[in-house]
Amino acid sequence: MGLVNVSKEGQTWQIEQRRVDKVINEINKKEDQLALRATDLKDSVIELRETFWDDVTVNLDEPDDVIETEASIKQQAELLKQKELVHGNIDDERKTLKQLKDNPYFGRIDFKEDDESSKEALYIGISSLMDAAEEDFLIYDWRAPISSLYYDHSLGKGSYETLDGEVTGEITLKRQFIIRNSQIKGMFDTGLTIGDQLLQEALGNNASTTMKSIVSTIQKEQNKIIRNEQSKYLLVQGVAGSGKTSAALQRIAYLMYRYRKELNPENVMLFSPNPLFTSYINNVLPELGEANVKQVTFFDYLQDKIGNKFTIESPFAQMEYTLTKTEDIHFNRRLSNIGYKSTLAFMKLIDEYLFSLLTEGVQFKNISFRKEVLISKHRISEYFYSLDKQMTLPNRLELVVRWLVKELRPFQKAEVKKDWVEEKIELLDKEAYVKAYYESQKQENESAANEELILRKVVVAKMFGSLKQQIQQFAFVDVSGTYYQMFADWKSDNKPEEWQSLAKQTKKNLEKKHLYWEEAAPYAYFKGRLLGHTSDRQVRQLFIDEAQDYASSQFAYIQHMFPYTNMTLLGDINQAIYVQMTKENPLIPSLAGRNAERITLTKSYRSTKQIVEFTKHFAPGNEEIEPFEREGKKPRVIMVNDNAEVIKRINEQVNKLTEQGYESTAIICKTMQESEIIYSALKDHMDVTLLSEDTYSLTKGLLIVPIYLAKGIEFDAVIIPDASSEHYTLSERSLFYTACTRAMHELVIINPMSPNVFIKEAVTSTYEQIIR
Ligand SMILES: Nc1ncnc2c1ncn2[C@@H]1O[C@H](COP(=O)(O)OP(=O)(O)OP(=O)(O)O)[C@@H](O)[C@H]1O
Repeated sequence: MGLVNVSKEGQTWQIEQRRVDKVINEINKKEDQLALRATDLKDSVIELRETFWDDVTVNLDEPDDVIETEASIKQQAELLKQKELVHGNIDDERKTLKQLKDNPYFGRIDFKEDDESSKEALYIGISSLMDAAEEDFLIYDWRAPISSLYYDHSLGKGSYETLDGEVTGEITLKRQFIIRNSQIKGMFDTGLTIGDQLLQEALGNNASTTMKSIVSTIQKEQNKIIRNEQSKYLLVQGVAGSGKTSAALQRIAYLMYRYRKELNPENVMLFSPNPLFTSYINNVLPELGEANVKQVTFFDYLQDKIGNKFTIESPFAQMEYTLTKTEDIHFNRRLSNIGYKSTLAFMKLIDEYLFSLLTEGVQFKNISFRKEVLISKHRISEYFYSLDKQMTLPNRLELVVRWLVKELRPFQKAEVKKDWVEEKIELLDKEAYVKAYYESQKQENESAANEELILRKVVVAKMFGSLKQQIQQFAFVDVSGTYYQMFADWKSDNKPEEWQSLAKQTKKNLEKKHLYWEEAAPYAYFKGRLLGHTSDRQVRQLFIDEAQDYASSQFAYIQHMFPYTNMTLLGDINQAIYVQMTKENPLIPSLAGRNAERITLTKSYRSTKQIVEFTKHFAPGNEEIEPFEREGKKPRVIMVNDNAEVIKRINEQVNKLTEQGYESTAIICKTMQESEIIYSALKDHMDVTLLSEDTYSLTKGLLIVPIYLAKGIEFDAVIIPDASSEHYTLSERSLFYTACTRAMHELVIINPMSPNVFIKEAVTSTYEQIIR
């Protein structure tokens, strides 16, 4: 069944436009009502603030009166808070209405339930809207159970799930709208599930610097991901451009709607691959009428857990090293370090070491005050190991904290009499002096006669206060020293063969307070198990995009940190660009585990059919890859004789692409090193931007970017400046594949000398070869 473009001149168009007008009219009325409520509320908040103290009974004579006064203040404050909250909700509602006014809905289906005699026309938009009587839905939220009909079915029999069971019936009409500025711009009747025109249009547009919401064209298989509610772990393996990120964002919006009473933005977190990606997707949720959720890179998350005493290598620096420093004398050692520390075997070894620490080995630091050791590390260790051996390490440390605080008391008392305190008192400025004095009086209830003693106590208490605070934060535990010991004296039969050389490098790094990327998650895990984790209970839904880039040890850490959290992992094994990532990846079916459900997406929407047909032949995995039927030019493979010609060809191709109206072209290089070389060669001739790890937002125009930073992002056209066999070796298949699949409309590959093995694998009819 095909697609019918509803004619602008016809009656249907007019009827639908009249309905749009009616809905807009309703929105206008609701806006007016809300504006009125907002003004009333604002006035009453102002008044409440002004008269706040009038309604509070202040009486501090007797303890009972104080309690009453406190209660009275609390009550007033609560009232104010509630009003402000309602005001915030009104604001949100007004924002949504404004969005609806521009584009009230994008779909309609006529559905006749099996038990009903008449059909109902359902209009679907980003948020629901009731009529004035609050009886009928003028618009259904796309996330309502009934809206599933629109995404999952074509004309004929259809059904949707509700809490009370399945509702079945017949779909007699399915219509798509493009409405902008309250005017219908396009209208299509379709018999297919939403493939077709609207999707063609959406995909045919130029790439934008921010991701778009796909709400009006969600595909059936994507809808399954979005609405999945059963699985604790939802694993999505989807080929490049299959809409994983898009579906993830729609899913966030869906869950926030479905569990709107329980789920706030703080309860949802997304690990994104880099800051550029974070800004790239930032507008999708607001477009859907939802607030943004917590977004963080895994690097930042680890940095936060490890603390700023360590520098941590970024994943990109690790990548750059493995790609460019193959001549380094320690290169192989580094590779085996990455290999081993990425495994679960290493995490198990850490567990074994932690177990041994129950009987000996935890390192401590002296507790000193003004350069004098008050409590030595040996005493702390003695106390620690005198505690019940059955207790966990963190529980024992809690007891040590209490013991230390008690032990400090006599020292604090003794310090009060020392000479240095006098100097400190003299240094107090007048204001601090008075404050300290009154504070001390309040606390001690002593007479002013003993003024000096009081001030002495105050000064010492303040300094000991910060000491105690450090103790409470376990500053007396030498975490890195204890970790170091694992690589120094500790004995185990389960160490890998290459342990000696790995240990040497690890110790060197720890001495410099530096952690390689592969070491960061294991170290954070160790630190947490030793000191006690503050596991992230607040996060109820965790989303991990580009999940193929996480090592097993990193996943183990994440699972450990979020034991009660539901997770959605999205990735593509074909794009596993980090050396350590192929083994034990949870996206691989056999590793999915009991609580997990795995969904595969095989259709690629980003690139034209021609690009997908070309790239799928050298895709690393065995996954099926199906193109969406969108026509374009065949990829161009330009053979050149020498490097000097490369720059000339880039110039020529960029001009060609710009002439065709493409707004974003990326020259995608294998490494930052290569990106910098190309950038220096081009920057004086053309307007070009080099993206780096620290780039926080995407711009249009001509960009140069290493592959690992272009992950998850797309461009109108992609130029690969050096696809020679010397530059891309067999092991770099995923890198090359990832680079090619960033292109939406055009792909240009330049080959100085011989083409790489992947191009040779592609069917020759799928690309155009240009020999100079
Ligand atoms: N249902 C859809 N309707 C409209 N556009 C879609 C749909 N699904 C995907 N797209 C578009 O396809 C492109 C790729 O989507 P997305 O970036 O979400 O894919 P991905 O699987 O995360 O890709 P990759 O793994 O290659 O980074 C985007 O431009 C997105 O808007």
